[in-house]
Amino acid sequence: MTDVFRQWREEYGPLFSFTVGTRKTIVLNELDATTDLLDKRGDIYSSRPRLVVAHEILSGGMRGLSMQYGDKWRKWRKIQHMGLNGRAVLAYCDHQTLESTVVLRDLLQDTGKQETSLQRFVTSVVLGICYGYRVQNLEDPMVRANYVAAIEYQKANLPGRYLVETWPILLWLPRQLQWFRAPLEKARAKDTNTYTTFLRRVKERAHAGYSKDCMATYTMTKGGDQGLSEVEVAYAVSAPFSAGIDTTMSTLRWAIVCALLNPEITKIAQAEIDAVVGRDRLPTFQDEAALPYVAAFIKEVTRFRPVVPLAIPHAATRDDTYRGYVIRKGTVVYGNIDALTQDPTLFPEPHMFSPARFLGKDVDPRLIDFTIPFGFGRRVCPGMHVALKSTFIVIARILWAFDLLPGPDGVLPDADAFTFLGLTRVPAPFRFSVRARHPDAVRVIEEEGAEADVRLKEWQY
Ligand code: HEM
Repeated sequence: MTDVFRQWREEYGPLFSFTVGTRKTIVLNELDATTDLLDKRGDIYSSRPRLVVAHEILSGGMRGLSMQYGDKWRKWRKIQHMGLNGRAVLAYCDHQTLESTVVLRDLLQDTGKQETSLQRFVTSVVLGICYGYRVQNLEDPMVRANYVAAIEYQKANLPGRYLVETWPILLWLPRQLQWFRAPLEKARAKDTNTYTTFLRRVKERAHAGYSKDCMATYTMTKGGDQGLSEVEVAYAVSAPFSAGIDTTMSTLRWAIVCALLNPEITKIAQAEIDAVVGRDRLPTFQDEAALPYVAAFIKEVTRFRPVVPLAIPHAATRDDTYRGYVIRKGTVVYGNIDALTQDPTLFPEPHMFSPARFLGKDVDPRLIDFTIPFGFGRRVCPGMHVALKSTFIVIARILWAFDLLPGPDGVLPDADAFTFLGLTRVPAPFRFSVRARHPDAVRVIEEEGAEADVRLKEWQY
């Protein structure tokens, strides 16, 4: 769809609309219009389009990502905020730091499982946030159960798969005649069991005197559950799993692609890291503020190849007018991240990978807090702080330790080759290899790796 939208933008201008069946859709391809509607008129444009199958039947209306705007969503969102706001995420830095050390050791040992190692890192960080739980390998039953649920949700969202999505009138049939319903309800029962089991496990451990700061424990204290039922809380606490894994993983992959394709830029980042960190230890979060070029590198990765290029569509909850357009209640509104991040008036030469565009005194004030890749207004990604922290610690450490090289076939990745995992744009599979930049890197990774093995036991149960 990104390509079609790009073509229509060229033909019809920065704001265009189309209708499918009875549903009108508007696409915003310009930052000012996106800010005017999705941010400034957030009281109107913060809902989601109706999803009969994925949201109502499969999820019993409990997945906040696709929830309509209103009180129930506000309570769900408060749980995300409690666990993921800028201060709360500091509690996860220790876990992220230790897990990233394990990634470096995996890369150093060159087990040929770079992807698996990064995927385990991202998954462990997310389950640490949800349940204070460490993932040692991706075969973990807790991980598998969560993946099954996330994939079912993605499949239920595939356009054209269910007639009832286009014809919700079919819900008026007697339940036993709704042929599509039974497998979805079976899957829902399984998901509900998965999520409540995880939540109860955390409760049992907390009562036994053992708990890590995580979203599950936050909901157990100070009225954190806000009167929601156990099942609703269990769904809310599980939300980072479906929203936070593919997105962060894809960002890390694109960062590696950008580093491989731009060796001169990578060297500038490495020189900055060397000057601040030296050779006797790995970079830490304490170094973050002293590494502006690395921060700009990461921002530029999220701009150059935003991983959720069309964001998640919003929907209007009442009639409105804008620049002569009449926008009816129920209209679907896309903030086209892909178009905004490639807009040459905001980003000159947008096809160039250039971290420097985020540095210096002359940066456009609209880009100082650059959050476009994380969506808009009241629905902006609540996980952005944690996603950026995960990306920082892994990328800063990889650049400190290694020179990145093409894989054994000598082929560099292609920045224009990608596929989609649900809503997430991921680079086409590519291979890379690493070479330690100095002997100290090997020593430090081994020493800090041994320490991490011991410390990470705190998150295992
Ligand atoms: C680089 C990684 C990530 C990117 C680029 C990203 C991007 C996005 C975008 C574009 C949206 C839609 C915003 C809108 O509707 O306007 C979104 C929503 C969301 N994201 Fe992220 N995300 C990332 C990582 C994460 C992580 C790590 C978590 C959780 C730990 C997370 C949790 C969520 C949730 C729960 C929503 C739904 C919010 C709502 O509907 O109110 N995301 N994200």
